[in-house]
Amino acid sequence: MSKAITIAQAQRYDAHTINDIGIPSMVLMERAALATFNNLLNDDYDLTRVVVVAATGNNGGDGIAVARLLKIRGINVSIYLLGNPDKASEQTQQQLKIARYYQIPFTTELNDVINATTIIDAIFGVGLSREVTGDFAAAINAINATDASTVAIDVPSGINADTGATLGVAVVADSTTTMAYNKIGLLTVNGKHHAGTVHIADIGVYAQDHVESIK
Ligand SMILES: NC(=O)C1=CN([C@@H]2O[C@H](COP(=O)(O)OP(=O)(O)OC[C@H]3O[C@@H](n4cnc5c(N)ncnc54)[C@H](O)[C@@H]3O)[C@@H](O)[C@H]2O)[C@@H](O)CC1
Ligand SMILES: [K+]
Repeated sequence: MSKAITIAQAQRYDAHTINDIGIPSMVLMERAALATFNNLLNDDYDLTRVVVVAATGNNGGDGIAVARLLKIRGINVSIYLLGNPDKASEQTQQQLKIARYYQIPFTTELNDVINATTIIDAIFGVGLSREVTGDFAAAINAINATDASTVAIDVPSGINADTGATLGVAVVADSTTTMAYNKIGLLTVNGKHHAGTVHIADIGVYAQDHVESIK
């Protein structure tokens, strides 16, 4: 799994897996969350106070699922949510509902982000489509100003996964768990600087179906 893909390929492979093969989107999200969670534990981050900074796309849903996996382990975790939850993607709305069931605290204080020992960046992934401004930019600036370790999900938020360019402002992560394949933008100088150590997670999304190997 050493190849790197574009945003369009990532979106096409995801859609094929969900719509043609029939693996539900939530299953992929759970696998993405579990892979991120396992890397978080294996890399030995200080999990004394974890804050997941999530927006309302599917990247945010991955992060909210990670918060639940941490909470079930007894780890002190809270969620800083950006954007309007009523407009969240279907999967992310479901993850928010599950997070409420598990009574994961939501914080609106950037200070809680600043005082975290480890931050999970689940703001934007391959769906980033424009310059980052407003509350999103303020959160990313706060993440970058702390001493906390930062773990990005799929793509460091604010980085264009095709070009590696910073769209306004972007998270500087210690590590990034990226889904299915590396992204070509993360191989650029700027992309590498923002992604840190890249872990590639097998979530069941492939460029080829491998049907021949199971005959
Ligand atoms: N499609 C799938 O089934 C899977 C998706 N996964 C995750 O989902 C991500 C892609 O999810 P999405 O396609 O929902 O995209 P994202 O969650 O990356 O972001 C899209 C959302 O952000 C908004 N947005 C884009 N740029 C913005 C900006 N500059 N300021 C404010 N809002 C902005 C868009 O309007 C949209 O609501 C992947 O990177 C990955 O983390 C994984 O869960 C695996 C499976
Ligand atoms: K991210």
